[in-house]
Amino acid sequence: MNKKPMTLSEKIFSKASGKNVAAGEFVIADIDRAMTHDITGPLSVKGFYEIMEGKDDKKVWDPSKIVIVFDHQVPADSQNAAQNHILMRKFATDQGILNYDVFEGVCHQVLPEKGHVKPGDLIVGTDSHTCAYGAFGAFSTGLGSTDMAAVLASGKLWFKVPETLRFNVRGNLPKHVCSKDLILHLIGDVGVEGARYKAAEFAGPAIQKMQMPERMTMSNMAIEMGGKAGLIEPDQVTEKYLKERIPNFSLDSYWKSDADANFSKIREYDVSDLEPQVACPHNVDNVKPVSELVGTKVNQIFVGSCTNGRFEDIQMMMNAIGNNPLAKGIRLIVVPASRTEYMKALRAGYVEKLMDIGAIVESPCCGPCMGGSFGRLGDGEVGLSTSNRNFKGRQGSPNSFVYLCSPETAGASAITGEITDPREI
Ligand SMILES: CC(C)[C@H](C(=O)O)[C@@H](O)C(=O)O
Ligand code: SF4
Repeated sequence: MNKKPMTLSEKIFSKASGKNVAAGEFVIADIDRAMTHDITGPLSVKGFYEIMEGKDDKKVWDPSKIVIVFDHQVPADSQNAAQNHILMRKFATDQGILNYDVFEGVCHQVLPEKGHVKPGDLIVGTDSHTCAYGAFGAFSTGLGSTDMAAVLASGKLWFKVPETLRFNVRGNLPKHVCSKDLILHLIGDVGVEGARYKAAEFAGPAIQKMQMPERMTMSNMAIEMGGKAGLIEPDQVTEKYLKERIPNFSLDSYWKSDADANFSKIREYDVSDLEPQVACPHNVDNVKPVSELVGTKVNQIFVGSCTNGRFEDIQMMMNAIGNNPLAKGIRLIVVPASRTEYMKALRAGYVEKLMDIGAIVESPCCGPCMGGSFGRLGDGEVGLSTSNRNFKGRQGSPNSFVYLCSPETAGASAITGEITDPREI
């Protein structure tokens, strides 16, 4: 198609805008997939009908390219949430849009799981962690509800093609260290603005060795370094995942950055000696090795969210817990990221085991990740969480403290009641 070396982002924006473009250029791009959910959807719908005012045909641009997911306030945790659900259900029915209703799972798990994400796609969603789909080689980014209104009406949006900040990662992750530790380490290194308006690209042998759940954790948190997207070059691992979900899917090897593409910067890492990492209150880039935090007393542990709520995450936590009881007084809340992931945990016997030791497994939703309808922290309480944000008040009281960690660190800490190095268990 072109001779000039390009980054993956430049290739995707070239396809989406119908001409070869480079970082820094402004484009009007065709959207391949738009996602909205129960919290940000209602304002998008309102904006859409405002745009459509006076028109006879008040139809979205292409219902087959839009997906709605109910996840943030499910089951409805207030009258207001129930009303939002009614509004969004009606919109979906009127427009013929696929709507994943309450209990299906968190949007960023549901979209890939149900085959709505493909390499080379340009995807937008009214949620900041929409960058998660970059794990499949899609350029995927969050936007506001009113921008989404324009997308619903036209299927197009303007962008400035972002530069690419590439993270080349080599080495083998040590035992008990996983992709969550790596992404926390990278965020700690570059800071919350380190990739601002850039496409972060995670590459190299250490990334290629990761399975899709681990890659999804990486891309999910690109926004926490300010990234517009968090891309990973698709390969056989991606292909296998997508073949199981998209009829006749085959991987097009074009969707990767050319080796001599113009990266804004390439950062080199070796993970061979990486320790488990923890992000301390109240910023995601306040990252320390777990050894510096060992002994910090914890009141509540949350394992879930679109970052680390998959079966593999629950499995890592369970392995760390082993046959031990929970520490006295600790509250362990597990929320699988989707119904499918919940079923896997159920079949593996984890749900029963967790209930036996005094933990609780809730139905799939965002839940405590954003201080939702349950699991909020009180004044002075300390929460340990496998989610992606620890801002002041994020999970309850502004006087509480949230530490972010891997599922294994969460599991190890659940049996001691304090932040614990999973390598010591
Ligand atoms: C509610 C929604 C707008 C928000 C987001 O955009 O990220 C939420 O998902 C979050 O994680 O804080
Ligand atoms: S699980 Fe948390 S981070 Fe993910 S979409 Fe829900 S609120 Fe946002």
